[in-house]
Parts: sequence; structure tokens; C-alpha cells
Amino acid sequence: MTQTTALRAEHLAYSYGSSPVLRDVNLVLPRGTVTAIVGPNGAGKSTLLEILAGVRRPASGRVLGTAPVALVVQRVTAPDTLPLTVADVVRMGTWRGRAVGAAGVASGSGSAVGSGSGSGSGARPSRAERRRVVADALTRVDLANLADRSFTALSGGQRQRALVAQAIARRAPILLLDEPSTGLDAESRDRTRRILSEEAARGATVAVVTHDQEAIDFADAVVRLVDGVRVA
Ligand SMILES: Nc1ncnc2c1ncn2[C@@H]1O[C@H](COP(=O)(O)OP(=O)(O)OP(=O)(O)O)[C@@H](O)[C@H]1O
Repeated sequence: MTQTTALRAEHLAYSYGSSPVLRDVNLVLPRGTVTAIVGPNGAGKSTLLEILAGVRRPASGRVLGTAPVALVVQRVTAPDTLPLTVADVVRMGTWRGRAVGAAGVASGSGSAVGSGSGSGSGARPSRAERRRVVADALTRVDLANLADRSFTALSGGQRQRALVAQAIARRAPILLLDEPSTGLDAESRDRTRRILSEEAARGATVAVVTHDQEAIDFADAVVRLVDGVRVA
């Protein structure tokens, strides 16, 4: 690992049962950059992201990098009975320690909402500081006006933005996002791209699985998977 490398994956392989989905994947995520992870449906992008985040263990190969990771998962669903406001969900990003997000808002990949394998570095923030961080994150994703609304009452695109806000609030050195722009309108997609660039500018290392061509054009680097093999 060099000083400029936040995370390095070496010779990753993974199978679901007997079906191989990743084969000998190598990649480096440089500090302070945005990397787009692209490829056709089923290429193994989400699986790769989960392995990079440490929520899935590779069959072989390894991931080097010790910084805490914030993971934004895809296809968020939530039980209707979940008594959380939008602000509560974002506030979860400010919690310290592991197993953040185990509050029962499930994603399509079975993880809890905004599962993070850690949180941002530094001393425990004060209550006032946490309030500021939550308000700032809500404003950045343009959900400040819905802060007190029930999370389950949000549309799919609004939920997606709330989870991006939760990840921002985590202030993790590494930010991994699985299709954060899916279902977002053009303005929200544009805002999401801007947020990711701003996070990289503050020194975060960002990797984003995306089919959004503008996000791909916007990225500093592109990792392309086809049938579980890195081709670019
Ligand atoms: N839990 C699972 N059990 C079995 N097979 C799975 C599971 N999750 C994913 N797969 C299979 O693994 C392959 C890679 O899936 P993955 O979700 O990583 O692809 P992806 O590139 O993220 O696709 P998409 O662009 O559609 O989100 C696919 O063929 C998928 O059907």
C-alpha cells in the first residue's frame, strides 16, 4: 500500500454456489478520487463492492486497506412499521462503532440500511456537532424539508438520497455506493455526482457502481467488469 492508495484488491474471486461471479479481479482505489465500477447486469459489480466493503468475504484473494468504509446499498426496502424519520436514518450515520445501520431497514442485497463497516475517524462528536452534520447532509441531498417525515413514506429516489446523506454523515475515509442514482431524476443525479466529487475533494476515496453515463464521464477512473472479469 502506498500513501496514495486507500484500498487495494488483489486476485479476488467469488462464487455463489458453483457459479463463479468474480475471477482474479485486481484494483486500486486512490485516495481522494472517484472510481466508477461499470459493466452489464450480472457482471459482478455489487458482489465486488460488498467484498471491498468487507461485508462479503472473497473465496480467494484479499482486500488491503484499514480505513473505515461507508457502504450505500442498492434497492432499499423498509418495513412499513419502521418508526424512523428521515433525520433518524441520516443520524445513524453519526453513530460510532461497527454494525451501524442494524435497525431493520433492509436493502435488496439483504444488508441493513446504509450498512457501514465502521464510521468516520476522530473523536466522538458532540450532540450539537452531530445535529449540524445531519442538517448539512440533509441539505446536500435536498431533503431538509422532509427531515421529519417517516422514512417509509419516502419515494424510492428519496430513500436513495437519504442513504447517501447517511453515508455523508458517516464521514468515512472510504465511501462505496451501489447505484446511488438509480431511480433519481436528472437534477438529483447531477446533485449526487457533485456530492461524490465534493467528498473526494475533502480527501475521501469514493467508488460507485453506476450505469449513469454522466457519472462515468465524471469519474477519475473506471473499472469495467464483464462476466466477473475486469476488462478495463
Ligand atoms: N445471493 C445470490 N445468490 C446467487 N446468485 C447471486 C446472488 N447475488 C448475485 N448473484 C448472481 O451473481 C452474478 C453477479 O451479481 P451482481 O449483483 O454482483 O451483479 P451486478 O453487476 O451488480 O448486476 P446489476 O448491474 O444487475 O446490479 C449474477 O449472475 C447474479 O445473478
